Amino acid sequence: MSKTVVIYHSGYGHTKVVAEHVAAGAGAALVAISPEGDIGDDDWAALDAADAIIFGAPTYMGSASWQFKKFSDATSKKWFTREWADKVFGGFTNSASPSGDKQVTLIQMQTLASQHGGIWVSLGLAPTNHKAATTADLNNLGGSVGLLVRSPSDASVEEIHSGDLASARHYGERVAGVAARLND
Ligand SMILES: Cc1cc2nc3c(=O)[nH]c(=O)nc-3n(C[C@H](O)[C@H](O)[C@H](O)COP(=O)(O)O)c2cc1C
Repeated sequence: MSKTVVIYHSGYGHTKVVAEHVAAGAGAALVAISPEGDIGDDDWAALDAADAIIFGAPTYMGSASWQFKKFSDATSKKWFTREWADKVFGGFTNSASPSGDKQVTLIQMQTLASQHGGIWVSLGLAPTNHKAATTADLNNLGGSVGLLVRSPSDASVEEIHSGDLASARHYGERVAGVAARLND
């Protein structure tokens, strides 16, 4: 069975809930980036051993949180040695607005994966965008590069839309499934 790690930052808990759903779908281990933007030695070892790595961060001011960016820059040590080349990668972001410039964060993650020589996995769900669509539908935000989630600015962590959380589980399963096909 392939090994998948979901590595994420969450300032206020919403992205953490999404990460848990992605990890549940993938059968993945979870690694949280600290409020200081750091992870431990065991976490680095888990990432090195993973077949698939899924990045997660909230979108703050139009890109990933600075803690995720600090982690990204720290992965340059892996880049130097090509340690993560040919791993499978995916990414997700969560923010308050339907768009909210989430796409910038996903492209940031896709670029990071590509710098490492990774194999990026798209969301793999058609958008649900007809008149009767609701937030309970899969991919109601219409993403394609990776997973998009919306947490309205006044929503508690318990109020993330059911369609987004179902999409999160689907995406985790998809990324882990691709890794399994390539590695098992
Ligand atoms: C500093 C900051 C900047 C933010 N910038 C954006 C943004 O650019 N677009 C957006 O849609 N939401 C933005 N938000 C809202 C957050 O993305 C949203 O509250 C998200 O659920 C936070 O996730 P977290 O609880 O995991 O930290 C911002 C929030 C903060 C605190």
